Amino acid sequence: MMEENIVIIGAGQTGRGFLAPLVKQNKHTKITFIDKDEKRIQMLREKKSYTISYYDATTEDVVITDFDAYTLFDKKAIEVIANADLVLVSVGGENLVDLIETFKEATKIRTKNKLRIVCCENGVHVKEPLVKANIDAYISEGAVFCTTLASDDQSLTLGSQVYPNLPYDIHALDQPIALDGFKAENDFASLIQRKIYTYNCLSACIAYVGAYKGYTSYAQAANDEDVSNMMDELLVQLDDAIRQEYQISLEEQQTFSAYAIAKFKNTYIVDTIARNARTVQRKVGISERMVQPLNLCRKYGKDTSVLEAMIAYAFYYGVHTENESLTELIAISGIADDEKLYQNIMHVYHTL
Ligand SMILES: NC(=O)C1=CN([C@@H]2O[C@H](COP(=O)(O)OP(=O)(O)OC[C@H]3O[C@@H](n4cnc5c(N)ncnc54)[C@H](O)[C@@H]3O)[C@@H](O)[C@H]2O)C=CC1
Ligand SMILES: O=P(O)(O)OC[C@H]1O[C@](O)(CO)[C@@H](O)[C@@H]1O
Repeated sequence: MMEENIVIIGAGQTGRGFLAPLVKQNKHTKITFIDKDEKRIQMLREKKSYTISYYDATTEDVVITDFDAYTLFDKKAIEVIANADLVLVSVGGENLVDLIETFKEATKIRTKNKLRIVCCENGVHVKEPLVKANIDAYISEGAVFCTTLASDDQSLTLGSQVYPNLPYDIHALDQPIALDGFKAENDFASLIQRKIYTYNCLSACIAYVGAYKGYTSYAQAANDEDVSNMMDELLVQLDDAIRQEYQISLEEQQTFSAYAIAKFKNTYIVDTIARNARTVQRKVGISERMVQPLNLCRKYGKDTSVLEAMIAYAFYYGVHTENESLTELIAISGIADDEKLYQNIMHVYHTL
C-alpha cells in the first residue's frame, strides 16, 4: 500500500521540521497537521508554507507547501485521522495520553483498513498509554535521531540537522511503510533503549551540568572541559554495561556513543540547553535516561558516580529552573528506595 494521506499530530519542531520533509520527499503524499496550539495552526493556515534550513553548508533549504492544518479541537481533526493512511505523532511522550479520546472517535467512524499510528517521541515504551486504552489501531514507535530547532515562537521557520530516516518498529504494524525515509527496524526495542540510554543520557549530562555552569548553547556546553571529561568517564562504564545488556560488541556500542558525542560537540548544529533540559520530571523517571543507565551500570558492576552526580544536577535544575519540588523529583526517580544511592546523590546535590 502506498500511503498518501499522512497526518502529523504535533506541528512542533520534530513534526514540522523533521517528519514533514521526510514525508514530502515522497511526491505523491499530502500532509495534514494537527496541533493543540491554535496560534500555530492559524499561522500554518495563513502562511501556507514554511522553510527549513539545514546545519550543513551543502544542503539546500526545503520549503514545505500544500498541507492542511487543524486544531485538535476541530471536528475535522477526527475526520482526517479517520481517513489517514498513516498517522505520525510527535507531541512529547507525556502528552500522548491526551490523544486517546480523539483516536477512539476517529476509529469509530473509520471505514477502511485498521488505522496505523507511529509515535515519534523520545522515551521507552512511550506508546503504552495508547495501547492500554485499547484503541483499535496498529500502534508503533519511531526513533528520532534528528535535532530540529524552531527559530522562535513567532514564525514557522526551522533549522535542522540533516538526518536521512526514521527507524520504526515494523513488528507493531501490519506491513512496512512504503515511503522513502522510513526504515523498518526488526529489533526496535533494543534500538530505542540504546538511543535513550546513550544519546539522551549524554544529552542530560550536557544539559544539566551545562545549565549549572551557566551555558545557554548546547554545543558550547558539550565542549566544556569538565562536561567533556564527565562524558568520557561515563562512557567507560556505560558502553560496557550497554554492550552486555544488549549483547552487541563493545566496538558497535563505542561507535554509537562516539557518533552521539561528535554530534553534540558539533558547533554547526544549533541547539540550546533549555530545549534539552526541559521537562525534568519526565527525564528523571525510572525507565529514563539517567536512572536506567545507572541501574544497568550497577547490574554489571560498573562505577556509577558520574550518573549519581548527573541526577543531582538534574534535580537542581528541576528545583531552581522549573520550580519542581525536590521531594516529588526524588519520588519519580525511585532513588529513595536505596539508602546508599540516595545519600550519594543528596551529597552531590547539597554541594551545588
Ligand atoms: N526537537 C528535536 O530535536 C527532537 C525532539 N524529539 C522528541 O520529539 C517529540 C516532540 O519534540 P519537539 O518537536 O521538539 O517539541 P515541540 O514542543 O516543538 O512540539 C510539540 C508540539 O506538540 C503539540 N502538542 C502537545 N500536546 C499535544 C496534543 N495533546 N495534541 C496535539 N498537539 C499537541 C505542541 O503544541 C507542539 O506544537 C518529543 O518527544 C521530543 O523528545 C526527539 C529528538 C529530537
Ligand atoms: O526532548 P528530549 O527528550 O530532551 O530530546 C532532545 C534530544 O534528543 C536527541 O534526539 C538526542 O538524540 C537530540 O536531538 C536532543 O538532544
